[in-house]
Amino acid sequence: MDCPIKKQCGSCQYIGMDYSKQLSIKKEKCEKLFPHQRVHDVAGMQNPYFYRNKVIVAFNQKYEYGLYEETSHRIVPMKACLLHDEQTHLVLTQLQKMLKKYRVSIYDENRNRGFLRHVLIRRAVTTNQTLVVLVGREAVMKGSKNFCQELVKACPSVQSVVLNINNRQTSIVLSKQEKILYGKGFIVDKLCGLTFKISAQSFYQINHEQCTYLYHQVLSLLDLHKNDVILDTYCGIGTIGMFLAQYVDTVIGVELNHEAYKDAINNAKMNKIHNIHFVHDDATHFMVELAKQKQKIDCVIMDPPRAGSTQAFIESIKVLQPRQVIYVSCDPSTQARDLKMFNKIGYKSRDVYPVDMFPHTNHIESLISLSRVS
Ligand SMILES: C[S@@+](CC[C@H](N)C(=O)[O-])C[C@H]1O[C@@H](n2cnc3c(N)ncnc32)[C@H](O)[C@@H]1O
Repeated sequence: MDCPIKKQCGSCQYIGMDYSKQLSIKKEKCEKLFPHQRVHDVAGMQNPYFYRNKVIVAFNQKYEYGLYEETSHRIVPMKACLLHDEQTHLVLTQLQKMLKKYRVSIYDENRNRGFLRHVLIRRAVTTNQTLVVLVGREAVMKGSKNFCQELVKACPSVQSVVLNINNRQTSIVLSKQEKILYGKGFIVDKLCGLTFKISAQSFYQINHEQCTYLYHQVLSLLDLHKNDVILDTYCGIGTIGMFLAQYVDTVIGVELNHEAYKDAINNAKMNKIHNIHFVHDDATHFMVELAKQKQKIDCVIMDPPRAGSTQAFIESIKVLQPRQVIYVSCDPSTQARDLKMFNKIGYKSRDVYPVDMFPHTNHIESLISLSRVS
């Protein structure tokens, strides 16, 4: 399939390339990063299109919406994209008409004037719910009540509209300040048999099908016992830990983002999972404190952001001595760096399991299981 915007946004380096070729390129990349491990075939998708459940677009002064051109802030107008689903485009097209009709001014970053900076759309694919986040420069959006009513009437999948107020001159899209304009401020999705509330600022894996595969792969690599205490570090809204809670005695989830932490607590309540507890903390700080207390921990799941984990986190593993560590990564190069530190403290991994979470892009998700060697 041809990219409608001719790859100008720079996200899909591999679009147009045979999919099996993409998977073998990704496998080769992992083999270079993990020369001492057996790298398995990359787990791909049956239909590797329209998989993204989150998009952030900007509008230009002509009310065209699009993604930024690679390494610039020039907007590449788009009517479609091979990664986003049809509903996302329906909502964006409707917003385009309405922003014009309601004369919502578009932010001009050179003059630091205008209201609307970005629009973030988040989709819950199993429930067909959509969350719309309008990122504006001010806390008041004139006519927002009528605006939301008209939007919801035209696009019934929209369950909530949130105004994120960002008046800083920065390229960071979302600020911490937000106001619910319509609905409850979150959408609900189903994943691995559980129900999850997802709010605007929380992390949620962008590819539902591959995320389901990934979590089952985590489960199949784990050797869990009924009386185990396990940690889900960098836990987001609690998805992995809640999925594993049924197999163990206790799960402790650790997350730095406050919105995600609150979602995680609500998600556990909603799913009536009573053996999971969440801590709002930096994962390294939490691990170092736990190591000081010499807590009994059987398994650790870690799923850090692209930057990977820290030396102090890994050194606390040396003290806690869990039987197993499962390391999920969205950047195998930092995972390979961290693996060297794990080897130094006596934890080894034989296999690498790459998952194609981001088809057509050069990003790879990868999974390793580390065990203590005597
Ligand atoms: C790649 S996501 C993984 C989330 C979750 N495991 C999942 O599958 O949805 C990484 C998470 O780590 C959180 N995070 C980032 N830095 C952190 C830190 N220093 N300590 C704890 N959590 C952190 C982010 O907010 C995000 O929710």
